[in-house]
Amino acid sequence: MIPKRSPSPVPSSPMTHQLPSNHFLSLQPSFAQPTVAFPSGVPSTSSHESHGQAPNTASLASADFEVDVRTGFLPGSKNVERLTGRYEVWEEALDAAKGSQPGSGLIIGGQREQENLWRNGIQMMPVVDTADLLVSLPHLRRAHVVLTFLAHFYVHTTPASTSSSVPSTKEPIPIPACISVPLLTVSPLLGLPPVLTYADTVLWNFLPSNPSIAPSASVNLPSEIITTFTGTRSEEQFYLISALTEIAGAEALRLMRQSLDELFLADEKALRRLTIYLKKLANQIDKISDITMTLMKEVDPEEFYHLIRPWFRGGDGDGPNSAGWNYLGLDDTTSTTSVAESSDTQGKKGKLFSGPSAGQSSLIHAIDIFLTVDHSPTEQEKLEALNAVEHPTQSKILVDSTPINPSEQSAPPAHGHGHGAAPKGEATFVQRMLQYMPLPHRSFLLHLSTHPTPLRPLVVHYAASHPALAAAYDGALESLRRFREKHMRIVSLFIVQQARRQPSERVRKMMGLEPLSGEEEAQLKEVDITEIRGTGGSALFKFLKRCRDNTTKAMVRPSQAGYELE
Ligand code: HEM
Repeated sequence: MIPKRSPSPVPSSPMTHQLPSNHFLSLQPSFAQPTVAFPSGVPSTSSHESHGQAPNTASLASADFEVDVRTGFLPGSKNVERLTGRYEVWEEALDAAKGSQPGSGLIIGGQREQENLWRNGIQMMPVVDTADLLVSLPHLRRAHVVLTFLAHFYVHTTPASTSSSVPSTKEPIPIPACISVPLLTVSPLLGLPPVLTYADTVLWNFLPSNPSIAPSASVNLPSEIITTFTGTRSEEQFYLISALTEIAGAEALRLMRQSLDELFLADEKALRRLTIYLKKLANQIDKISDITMTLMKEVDPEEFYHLIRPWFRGGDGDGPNSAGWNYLGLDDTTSTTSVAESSDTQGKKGKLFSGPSAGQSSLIHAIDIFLTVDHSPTEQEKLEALNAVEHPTQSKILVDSTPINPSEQSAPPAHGHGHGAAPKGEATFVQRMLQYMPLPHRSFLLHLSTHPTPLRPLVVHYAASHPALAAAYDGALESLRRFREKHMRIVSLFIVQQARRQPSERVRKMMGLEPLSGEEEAQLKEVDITEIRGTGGSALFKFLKRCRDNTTKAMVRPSQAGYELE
């Protein structure tokens, strides 16, 4: 007979692990409440609104949070490929921008007649009513994809202002009302800022091999990308490989859910199973790393850096003194565009949003929370960040993961839940990236964090009596650290090394630039890598190392970290 199993109490203090109140995931979610009916279902925030009374649905696969058992953070149903009817005009403008084949589309800088004509065409486009889109979530998502691609096409083909070369005196770049008005209507319904995000380039931008059935990790993998800027294979692969990591993440979420069930019981049998699940989780994280590393082969680093990445730049692309983007048609008196907006830009024309980054993917953050990897600033860093706000000119980069843009150094705005009042300078990169995730995913991460699992305290408690459990836990963290080390290699190849070189003649041609002499081409550029920023606005060199080191710190028996970004 199977002995009756009952839940074990969570080991009590000193092992009970509480996330510090200033941990990014201890903050309450930000809500972008829809103001109109949402017939396909309002993204649920019920667990937060229940003030802790909701059941712990940290099932890690909850439809409530738009997390699918088969696809993880990718939608479980087919993405819309093309809007029709009155929205066809947006799709046609996008077709014209992309061109029919690689090389025939618009080019950054907008120096040619082709870009000029396209922008003129956009200015004549009508402001289309979005009411019909509200009937379907996949259609709303496609609208965000199309409108943000159009916005980035428009901004980056606007010739640089000749009136002043001083960035701080530049005028914000206008986004015509025909793009900005529908974008500002659709974005809050999805809980996103009005800028291109990881959701637009990856989550809502793929089709599986058989589009007539649901995507799945076993039989129907993501195989096609719907929208790109350049039409290049490199760009498609960049998005597709990210989608493949997401679908591999579904299995990691499943293992985390099973582990949580065992944690609840925490008897001998459960500890054995937990050990097995943690080992499997380590393997799955290694698989995610392997998929990520295929970028090295499938994406051309030069094309990525010079041709593709510049399209991603958001309104904060020029750093602290960026002029930002001016969303025309926005009422000046209520000019907040998104919960992601810094209080410093509210009421101002120039909105500073960051461009897309895989740091906006919820997957690695979910694994971090589950394994209790803490990315919140240390006391020392908080002090330094506060100091930075008081003396903004002393140093631009004070905390590795603190936004380097002074105007963004405030924590995300409070959202009526009594939180978010952290001192200025505390908003870490991850806190900021939360605001660039679709609302249900953001809520999911916040839900997980406000119901912290007793995994680490339990592992520490049983470390002496159950060394295999501690080894399995550390093994999962080791895999996560390996992922971060491999990712740093990717960043080194795709960003740091490319920043030092001139683009080759082939790529210069694709960029619409004149060829260089052999001597000029061979010349290495002087680049201070501590100054290089990610598209998410981070001072990437310090930031990535810090994320890696935080992973090591969570280990019960930390081993040494290795790779240095050079
Ligand atoms: C060519 C490929 C890639 C490049 C150049 C790249 C670059 C970067 C950069 C520069 C950052 C710093 C944050 C920022 O954007 O400001 C970052 C962060 C991040 N990236 Fe990537 N990335 C790539 C692919 C990926 C993929 C495929 C994944 C997911 C599997 C990923 C996951 C992350 C995560 C989770 C972070 C946050 C930092 C961390 O948690 O360690 N990246 N990436």
